[in-house]
Amino acid sequence: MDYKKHIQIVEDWPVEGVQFKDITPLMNNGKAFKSAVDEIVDFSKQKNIDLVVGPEARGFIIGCPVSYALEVGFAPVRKEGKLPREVIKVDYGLEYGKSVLTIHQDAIKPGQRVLITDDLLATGGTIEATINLVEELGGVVVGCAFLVELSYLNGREKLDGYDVLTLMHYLD
Ligand SMILES: O=P(O)(O)OC[C@H]1O[C@H](OP(=O)(O)OP(=O)(O)O)[C@H](O)[C@@H]1O
Ligand SMILES: Nc1ncnc2[nH]cnc12
Repeated sequence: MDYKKHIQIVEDWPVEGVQFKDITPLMNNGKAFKSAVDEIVDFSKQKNIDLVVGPEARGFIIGCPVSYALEVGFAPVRKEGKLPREVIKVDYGLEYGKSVLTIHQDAIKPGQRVLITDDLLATGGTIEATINLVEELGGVVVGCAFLVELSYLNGREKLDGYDVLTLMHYLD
């Protein structure tokens, strides 16, 4: 499917010089959204996944339907101060800022096979931080899946050795 026709490009948001790739029109189209989720499910099926993990907020949008289809659980990675129980945390940078991500310390059992989902790979800061949290809890990252990859920001370099799926690439 030509997913790119459902992505809206917004100039200079949230800061000047950033070209925001908005996935909400894709989510708004039932056929396109289902097809994108199905592709991630197909990528994941042979991997014996135990758990899907996704970072707030757009990682939830992709991760929850995938976990439902795979009949496995979903664990949220959230920005600091949002999860109610004991967490581990990591500082990270992304295309337009810095933040802290957290996960409940009991969200993953050592040895569990984890798929990480997000809407978009930009600098790779968010996915790198999410991988760090999963691995610190003893999870095994067996795949990372995104709708969009901004290749010009070289986030892939942070994913060396991991099995990565992206449905759309932007070269500039
Ligand atoms: O590869 P990176 O440079 O880290 O950028 C990608 C991340 O940025 C966006 O999340 P954001 O933190 O803006 O939060 P949101 O999902 O709550 O909008 C996006 O959903 C990815 O998680
Ligand atoms: N350029 C971008 N567009 C949409 N989401 C993003 N997250 C990080 N960079 C982004």
